[in-house]
Amino acid sequence: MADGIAAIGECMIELSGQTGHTWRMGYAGDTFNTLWTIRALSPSHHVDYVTAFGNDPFSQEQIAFFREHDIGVASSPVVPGARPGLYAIRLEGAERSFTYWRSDAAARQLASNPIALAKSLEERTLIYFSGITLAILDTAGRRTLLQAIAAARAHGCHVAFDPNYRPRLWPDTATARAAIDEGLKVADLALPTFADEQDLYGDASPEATLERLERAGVAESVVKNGEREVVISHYENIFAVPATRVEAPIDTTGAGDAFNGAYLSARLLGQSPKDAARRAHRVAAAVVQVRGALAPFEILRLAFEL
Ligand SMILES: O=C(O)C(=O)C[C@H](O)[C@H](O)COP(=O)(O)O
Repeated sequence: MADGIAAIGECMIELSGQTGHTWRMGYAGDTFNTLWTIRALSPSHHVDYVTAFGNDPFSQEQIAFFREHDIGVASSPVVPGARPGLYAIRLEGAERSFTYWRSDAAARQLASNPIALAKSLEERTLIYFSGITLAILDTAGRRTLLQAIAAARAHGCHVAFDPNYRPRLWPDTATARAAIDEGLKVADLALPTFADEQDLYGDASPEATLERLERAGVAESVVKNGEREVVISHYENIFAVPATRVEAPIDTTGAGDAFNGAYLSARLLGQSPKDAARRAHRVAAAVVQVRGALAPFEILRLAFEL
């Protein structure tokens, strides 16, 4: 599928919107959240989520949910006896914190069948993955994944990467840094969040992050910084694009992921990095006004002005 887009990673069961002991169940995971936004905003493209599933009812319901929203699963394996991971969102005001139950999730096996993985990534126009995708794999799995992405890229596919550093998922910072540096080597476009880069690399400013990514050979980088402006470098041109102000955010979960999805969708439509960032800010602003990581397609489309 030459117009196909693939995102690779883990989609968990999500618990959000707590009222007492009652929670709302949904699905989310950084790369899935981005693909969801792309699905909403790039209707002419075929999209697949590349992962591994269990054979339990929760995995089956998850696949059905994807299908309902026209999201395919390519050649993602089904692992007997495995099941999806789970996370819960707690809010302090609108600021989110996550608790995870994911250490034995099926998605950890997404690279255990190299042939299936390579097939899932064949003939793509865009592949998207993140530092979380790398963090859930063991060393051999990471190697398999990066080789498969590099092979797809050698056939002309564009690769976008969000380093999305989650300290809890890594044994130590040196391992995280080494793996994320490898991720950057196969990326045409990087979409990091400044706070993560500051944590992991000690960058002094978003501009310092841009410079480091340029030195790493990434052609286009967008550094997100919460409700502040993003800074962009595109073949050595630098821009800043102010964020859309939100008076009363409800839940900031998934804002960065939605930004990435909208930015990529606008770039696929041939828009400039600056215009893409303006639209992406509006979409991120819409996502912080809903609970959980995924906003309904209509809300995303309205914000994007599709
Ligand atoms: O942490 C993980 O592993 C997840 O994938 C859960 C969340 O859905 C995303 O992390 C949300 O990401 P933000 O856009 O940074 O709010």
